[in-house]
Amino acid sequence: VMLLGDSGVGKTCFLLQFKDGAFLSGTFIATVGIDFRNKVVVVDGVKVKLQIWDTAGQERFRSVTHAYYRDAQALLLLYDITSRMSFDNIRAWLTEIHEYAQKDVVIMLLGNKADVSSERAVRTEDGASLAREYGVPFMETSAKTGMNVELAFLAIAKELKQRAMQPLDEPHFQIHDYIESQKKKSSCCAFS
Ligand SMILES: Nc1nc2c(ncn2[C@@H]2O[C@H](COP(=O)(O)OP(=O)(O)OP(=O)(O)O)[C@@H](O)[C@H]2O)c(=O)[nH]1
Repeated sequence: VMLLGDSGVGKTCFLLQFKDGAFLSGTFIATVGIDFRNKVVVVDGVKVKLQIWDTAGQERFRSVTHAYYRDAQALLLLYDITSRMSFDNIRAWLTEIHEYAQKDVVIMLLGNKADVSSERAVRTEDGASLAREYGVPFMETSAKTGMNVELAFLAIAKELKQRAMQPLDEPHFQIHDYIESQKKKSSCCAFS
C-alpha cells in the first residue's frame, strides 16, 4: 500500500496513527524519499500483512517514488481539507498514477485533517464528487483524532484479501458499499 499526495497533507501522521495510534503535533518533518512500515490486520479471520510505503510529497523526490508505483497493489491518495491547492493537485496525482501504477491498482481518495473544520477550504461534496468522477471510494479522515484511519486500511485489506483468495466467479467484495456501511455505522453510534 502506498501513501501519496502533496507534501504536508499528513501521510506520515496517517501512517503513524494507524501503526502506533499516536499523533505528534507541532513540528513538521518532511519525508525524504520513501519509508515503510508493516502492520498485520485480521480480516474475516484471515491475517493480512500490509506493507505500507510512506512517500515524500515534495516534487524533488518524485522520480524516486515513481519507481515504486508499479509494485503497489493499493494507493491511498491524500489531500488536506484546509488546502485547496492540495485538492486541486489530485487530478495531477491521478494522471501520474495512471502513467506509472498497475491498471488494476486499488485507489482510495482521502480528505485528511477533517478535525480542523474552522480552516476548511474543500467541501466534503467536492471530494465526493471528484471521487465519483474517477470511480474511487472516498472519505474524510483525521490523522490527529484517528477518524476513519483504521477504516481506510481495513477496507483496503479486505479488498486485497478478496482479490488474493476468492475465485473470480464469486460475488466481488464491494469496497464502496463496505465503506459507506461502516461510515453509517460509526455516525449512528456517535450520535446514539
Ligand atoms: N490537525 C491536523 N494536523 C495534521 C493531520 N495530519 C497531519 N497533520 C499535520 O500536518 C503536518 C504535515 O504532516 P506530515 O504527516 O508530516 O505530512 P506528509 O504528507 O507526510 O508530508 P511529506 O513527508 O512532506 O510528504 C504536521 O505538522 C502534522 O502535525 C491531521 O489529521 N490533523
